[in-house]
Amino acid sequence: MDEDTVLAHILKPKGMSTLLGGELPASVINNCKYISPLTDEVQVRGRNEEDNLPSLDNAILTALSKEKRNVILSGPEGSGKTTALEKLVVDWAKGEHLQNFYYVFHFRFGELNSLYETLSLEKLMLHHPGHMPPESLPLVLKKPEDVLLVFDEMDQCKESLDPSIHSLCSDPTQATSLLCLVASLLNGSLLKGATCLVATRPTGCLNFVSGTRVQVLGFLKPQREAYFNGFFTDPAVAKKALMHMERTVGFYDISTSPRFCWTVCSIYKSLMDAGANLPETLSQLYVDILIHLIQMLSLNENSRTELVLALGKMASHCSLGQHLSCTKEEMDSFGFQRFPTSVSAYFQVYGDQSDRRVFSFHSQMMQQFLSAVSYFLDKSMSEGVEKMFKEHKGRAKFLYVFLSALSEPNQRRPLETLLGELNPDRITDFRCWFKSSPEMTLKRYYKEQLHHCLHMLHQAQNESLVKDIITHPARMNLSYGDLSLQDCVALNYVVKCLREIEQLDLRGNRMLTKEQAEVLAPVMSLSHEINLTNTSLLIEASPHLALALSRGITKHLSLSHTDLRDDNFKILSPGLRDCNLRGCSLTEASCEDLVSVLNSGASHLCVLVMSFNEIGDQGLIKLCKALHSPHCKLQELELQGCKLTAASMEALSAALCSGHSELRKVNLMQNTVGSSGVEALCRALQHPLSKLQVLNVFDNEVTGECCPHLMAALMSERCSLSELDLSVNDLGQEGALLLCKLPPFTNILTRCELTQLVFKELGSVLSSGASQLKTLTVGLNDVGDQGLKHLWDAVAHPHCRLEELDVEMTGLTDASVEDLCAAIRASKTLKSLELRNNLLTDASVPALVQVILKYNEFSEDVFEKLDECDKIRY
Ligand SMILES: Nc1ncnc2c1ncn2[C@@H]1O[C@H](COP(=O)(O)OP(=O)(O)OP(=O)(O)O)[C@@H](O)[C@H]1O
Repeated sequence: MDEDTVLAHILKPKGMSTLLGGELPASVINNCKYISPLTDEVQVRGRNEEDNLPSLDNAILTALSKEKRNVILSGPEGSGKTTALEKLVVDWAKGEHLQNFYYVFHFRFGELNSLYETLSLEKLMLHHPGHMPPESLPLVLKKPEDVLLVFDEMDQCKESLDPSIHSLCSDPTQATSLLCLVASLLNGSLLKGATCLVATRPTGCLNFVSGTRVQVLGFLKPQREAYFNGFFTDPAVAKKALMHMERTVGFYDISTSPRFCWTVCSIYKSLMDAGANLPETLSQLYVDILIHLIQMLSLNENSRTELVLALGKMASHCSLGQHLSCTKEEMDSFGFQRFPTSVSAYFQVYGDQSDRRVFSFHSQMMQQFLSAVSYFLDKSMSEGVEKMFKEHKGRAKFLYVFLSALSEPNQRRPLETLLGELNPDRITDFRCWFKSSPEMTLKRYYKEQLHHCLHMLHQAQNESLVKDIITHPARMNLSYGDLSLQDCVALNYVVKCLREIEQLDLRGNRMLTKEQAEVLAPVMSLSHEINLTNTSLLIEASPHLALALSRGITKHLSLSHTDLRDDNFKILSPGLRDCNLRGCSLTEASCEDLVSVLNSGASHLCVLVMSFNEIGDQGLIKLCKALHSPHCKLQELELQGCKLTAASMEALSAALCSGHSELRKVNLMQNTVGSSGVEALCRALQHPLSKLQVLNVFDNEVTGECCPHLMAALMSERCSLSELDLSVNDLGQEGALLLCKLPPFTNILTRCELTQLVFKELGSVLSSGASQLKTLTVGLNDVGDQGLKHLWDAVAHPHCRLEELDVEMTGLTDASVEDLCAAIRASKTLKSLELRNNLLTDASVPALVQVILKYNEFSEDVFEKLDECDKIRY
């Protein structure tokens, strides 16, 4: 077998190029149109890393240079496997690579399968056209390591190649089934030492075969661009066509298929030549393709309809039975006898002998489109669209969207002019189902179904249908994390029809890529709220989000835990709205950007959460500069866990007193501002220009030292504070005693090591008549029943105004229950009492239930009923 024979065999055109099948690989190679597809590694790395991606050719060559037995090439239909293998063999024959192999055999499994029932390795090598002279055979068998066997179309084998279910052979002269022969070669029992390179669509048949696996991805945008430039001679036309494809179908997985690119280019060319509009959706594209194919045949309307119905029957047969191909007999049963010459446009045909031929759709997408058209074309009574969907469940993702498109008069009209009117009953039936089914889907918030519904609406291209189906509650939240690019396109269409939505919820989206952000930009600007929590926002995506924010209606943006970082924040900052930036890996550097936003005069930023970003004192000092600006509208600032100390509190205090600060609420939880920090803030608290109402210094190493200053500040007439959280600070008895005397503002003193004496003081202040205090939180102070007794007495006192009391984990036992119940009964104001995590036992429950029910003003009769109810145990 010499190189020239191989070249002549491979490069000899077999069959002809067709719209759906593609340009023949031999012609692609001969005419130097070959563009190396990509391997799927990009999927793992992320679509934005398209530079320096591994090409399929390199990946195969690398795998062959390492692997001494099997290399398995796997990729979807039309992804370029056959073409890549043929190119590889041609290049070998030309001496360009793989010269360590002296013999290379290239087989198509589908073709072999239709030719032979049984055969031996010898026969395979000698009798297959274009291969080897008999005298070379002993040499081949003697030096198997010089041999590369290439098997394409392995998906055509109907059974698994699991070696345990075949009786493997080792004798090259032994005739056996083709499947067993290939399994023996792959397993190494036959021609041990030879290398096998096999290609298959993703089927399970090669699951048990060991070897290096290479995934074929096909063409991404740069390869598509090269392809279009090669297809259209005029670069301007190529550009126009490519841009149209990218906008209308470039987001579907199928657009990575070189075969699909060929089909799209071919149909665009024919439409452009005819001066017609290019299709706007996937469904419209397939309508144009089918029209083109039908018009190529000179058939009358009846025959066209018959042909499409036959195609539909075959499509359903393949989809329902999960068959990749059909026999001649099956084809006849679908009604193809009448159209012997028309089928090559739709199918790949394997085998020369007519009775052993098998037929397989070139394109699964076309197969589903034909199922949809023939469903509506069928004039018989339908058994209901639901039944059909049940039968096809999980196997025909695009059937629904094609049906949805074809149910629209505008979209099906071009087909009806060729095939006659589609069945109106079936269309109405589908429409009813479509209108009722999304309602349920949307109510239940099933992500996949919701996305599916969006796709159907996108394909239908009917604005009023969108408004009918997506009614008000659904508009609240139309999205869930992990959107594919095509989900983004569908969502974009639907939201544009609706004009606005409450929330764009992209929580947990693994990452928001540049492409997604570009598509979603209009949705973002039409959303009142955007939630990107826990999403990884790629830096290339930020300009789109920034632009959407600055142009749109968004009022609130959540970016918490997005690992945003300073560089990304810089891009986003100009359009910033009320924003949650919790845990975004921001530093002091971002504060500079924030200052320019807040000072810009155009800023609408009123609420800002910067918690768990290590901005430090220097960051806050910078931020405080903005608070001096009359343009700054900031009212709420959350700075939990930002590594702040007393060093920045002076600046904050000065800003609060500046007269321009609108700040009402500052949360400094879990920093280390200490007593000196609080002392600095006290100056602001009593300043007439400070508007601060809520201050949280939870867990800030505050001690009793600052309590006299706090006392003075809070006693001041100018103090506007109404809520102060001093929890998880060791204030000491003296400090706490001082604070207990404070006038009315919400008091939060959780885990402050408060003593019984402090509780006694608290009790007397509450019952003194001077205290207007409504909320008191003193949880996690282990004062026990004796300490709590002071509070119960106060609660029972007619002067006490408490409405909410939290005594979680204070050492409360059953011994207190009587006093507690008496206090609840006596109080006229108490509405809420938190008793969690105390030492109460079952013994207290009857009394508590009684008092709670009593408190709720149920009558005594209810108690008997409670005893009858198993679910209430007390
Ligand atoms: N690298 C390429 N450069 C240019 N065109 C290509 C390339 N690969 C494939 N094509 C085009 O796509 C068509 C389909 O490709 P090919 O038959 O190689 O795909 P496949 O993965 O083997 O498909 P199937 O799974 O259906 O067998 C080819 O006929 C050709 O027109």
